[in-house]
Amino acid sequence: MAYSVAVAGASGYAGGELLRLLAGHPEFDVRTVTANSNAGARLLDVQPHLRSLAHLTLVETTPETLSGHDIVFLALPHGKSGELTSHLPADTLVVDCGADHRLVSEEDWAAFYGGDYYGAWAYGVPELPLAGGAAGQKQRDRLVGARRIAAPGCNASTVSLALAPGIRAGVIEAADIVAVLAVGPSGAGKSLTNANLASEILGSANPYAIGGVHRHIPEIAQNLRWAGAVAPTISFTPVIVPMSRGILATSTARIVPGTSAAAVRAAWEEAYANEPFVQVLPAGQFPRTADVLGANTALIGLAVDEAAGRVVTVTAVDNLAKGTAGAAIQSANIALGLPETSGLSVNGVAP
Ligand SMILES: NC(=O)C1=CN([C@@H]2O[C@H](COP(=O)(O)OP(=O)(O)OC[C@H]3O[C@@H](n4cnc5c(N)ncnc54)[C@H](OP(=O)(O)O)[C@@H]3O)[C@@H](O)[C@H]2O)C=CC1
Ligand SMILES: CC(=O)N[C@@H](CCC(=O)OP(=O)(O)O)C(=O)O
Repeated sequence: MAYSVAVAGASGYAGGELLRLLAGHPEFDVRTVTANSNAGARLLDVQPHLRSLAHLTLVETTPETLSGHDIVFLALPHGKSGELTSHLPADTLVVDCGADHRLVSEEDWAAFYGGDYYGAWAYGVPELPLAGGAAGQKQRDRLVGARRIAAPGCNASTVSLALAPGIRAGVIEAADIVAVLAVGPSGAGKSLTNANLASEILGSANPYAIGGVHRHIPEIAQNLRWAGAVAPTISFTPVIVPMSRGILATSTARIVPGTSAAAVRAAWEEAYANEPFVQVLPAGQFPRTADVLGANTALIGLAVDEAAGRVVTVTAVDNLAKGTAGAAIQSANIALGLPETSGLSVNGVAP
């Protein structure tokens, strides 16, 4: 029996990637696609790459259009899911790609987002450590049977996956974490702003949200606290570069004095040894964003900088795949007891 699925925000980038992946999922059947300004349009007129979904028409995003499905994926602007979801049955699996339900701290929500706070849901990065869990326990344990799931911020999950193993193993310090990210403009969504005009982006690298103000900082801190960090401090600087998709995050932290380079590497290799979608590259190898495009894969390269006393991680993720839609589908698979890899591929597209 196929699960019936609705996707809200289906005219956007995250919604489009959800639909591309859902179209290849053996257990999921997309019945309803919703939008805002594009409601009434044929899906194919707005998302012409989704050829197998030509029969679908975008409808308005309301509790009525979203009700009656087994699963609802929300890919809406921040602040839109809380009120909407309160009208959906409690036994409907709702996976929100926005930020509305990621943060457990209302103060963090107020400081970085603002507006009504609707509370935290189970967090959709299965490979991260479970808060208060025993060694080896991960967030996926909290997703089993869940009916409300918060998919991650793409930059937040990338940096968190990069550093959580070292925190959990006690080989790096949580103070003085520094992350600098090259990111593609699709992370900002489809709506046009002057900053994202091709003429502003092509041939340039454009930093933004500098100096401790980026909304993903509290989400990373939350993930690292769940991994065992006490009072993590994170300097986070994203830079938009001319590639449509992708994140390349260089995340560094101080190594706990006296820790051997072998122990540092072992922490990462052990953390992800059995993870299909998070892979640690052999010593001396580092990923490129091109290696993960379209894939539900995070690739992590790792070096110990002995002179600086720091671990340097370089992590590549497709912001729309493992960074959003892939993570959302992976979490839904776990919630429903399906194989975690259903409908998802570790393989990217090249060139
Ligand atoms: N892009 C990314 O890499 C990532 C995105 N996300 C999150 O996913 C969500 C969607 O992002 P993204 O796809 O990039 O954004 P887009 O701007 O590309 O798409 C936004 C979607 O929401 C719809 N929408 C806009 N305003 C409203 C409204 N008032 N009520 C209902 N629907 C509305 C749009 O409909 P229409 O076009 O018809 O107006 C469109 O379908 C956001 O919460 C984002 O933060 C999370 C991780 C990464
Ligand atoms: C280029 C760009 O603007 N990227 C976005 C990434 C957004 C994301 O990960 O999603 P959420 O907005 O759901 O957290 C940013 O840095 O805010």
